Amino acid sequence: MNSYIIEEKTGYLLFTINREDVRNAINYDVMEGIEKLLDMGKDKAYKALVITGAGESAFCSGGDLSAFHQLKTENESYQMLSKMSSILYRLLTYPKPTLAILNGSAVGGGCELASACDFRIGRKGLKAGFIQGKLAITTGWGGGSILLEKLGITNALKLLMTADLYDSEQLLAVGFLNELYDGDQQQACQLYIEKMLKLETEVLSAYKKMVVRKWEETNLQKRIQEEVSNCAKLWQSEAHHQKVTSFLLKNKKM
Ligand SMILES: CC[C@H](C(=O)O)C(=O)SCCNC(=O)CCNC(=O)[C@H](O)C(C)(C)COP(=O)(O)OP(=O)(O)OC[C@H]1O[C@@H](n2cnc3c(N)ncnc32)[C@H](O)[C@@H]1OP(=O)(O)O
Repeated sequence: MNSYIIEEKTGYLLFTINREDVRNAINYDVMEGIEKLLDMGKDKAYKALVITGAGESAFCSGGDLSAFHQLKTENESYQMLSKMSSILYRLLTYPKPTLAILNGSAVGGGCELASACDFRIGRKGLKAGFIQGKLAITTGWGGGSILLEKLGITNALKLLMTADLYDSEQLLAVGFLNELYDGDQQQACQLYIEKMLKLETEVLSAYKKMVVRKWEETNLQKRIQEEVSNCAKLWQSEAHHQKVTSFLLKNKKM
C-alpha cells in the first residue's frame, strides 16, 4: 500500500498521508511524497495544495519512531531532520495557498507539518501537541521557528514548552487552528478554499510573496537551520533514546 495518495481535485491537489496503522507517521516515503506534491503543484491547473491524513483517528503522529529510532548520533539524526526541514521550508514558502486538514490527532512533527501550511482547519474533538519536549528533544523540522512566526510568542512558547496535548477549542483559541469542522472533511475543505480558488493564481502568489519576503528579511531559514542543529544535538542524548525505546516497547515494536 502506498504511504501517500495525491489526488487531482478541481483547482487543487489533495495529499493524504496513507499510513493509518501507524497514525500517519512520516517516514522517508512520505517525505518523498510531499516533494512530489510540491513539484506537481507548480502546474497552473492547481491554485492550492491541501494536506490531510487517512482515516478518522490521526492527521499525523510525527516522525516514524520505528524508522528513526535507528538514528543514534547527532550526524545521523541531522541528515533526516535537515531533509524534512528543507521540505517544510519549501511548503512554508510555496507560492500558492496551502491548507492542512487535521482530520484527527497531530503530534510532534505532525504539528510541524501542519504549521508549515498557511491554514489549518481541524475536526472538532481532535487533540494536538508539540510533544517533542516529552521525548527530550525540541522540534527538529522547523516547526518551532515557524510557530513563533505564526502565533504570538507567548502562545507559541506555551505549546512548545508544555509539550502537552490540547483540544480543538484550545487550539482554536491560541490561533493554531483557524477553523473547526464537524462531519464531512471534503465539504469543510471546499468551503474553506472555494473563495481563494476563484482568484487568479498570480494574485494568490503575490500575497504569499509578501509574507515570504518578511521571512527572508528576518532570516527565518537560518533560524530553522539552527533549530535543526540544536535538535540533532539533543537527539543523541540518553534521555531521548530511553523515551523512544519505552514508547516502542509499550507498543511491542522492539
Ligand atoms: C522532529 C520531529 C520528531 C521526529 O521524530 O523527528 C517527532 O515527530 S518526535 C514525535 C514522534 N511522535 C510521537 O512520539 C508520537 C507517538 N504516538 C503517540 O503518541 C500516539 O500513537 C498518538 C497520540 C499519535 C495516537 O495514540 P492512539 O492511542 O490513538 O494510538 P496508539 O498509540 O495505540 O498507536 C497506534 C499504532 O500506531 C503506532 N504509532 C503511533 N505513532 C507512531 C509513530 N510516531 N511512529 C511509529 N509508530 C507509531 C503505534 O506504535 C501503534 O502501533 P501498533 O502496532 O498498533 O501497536
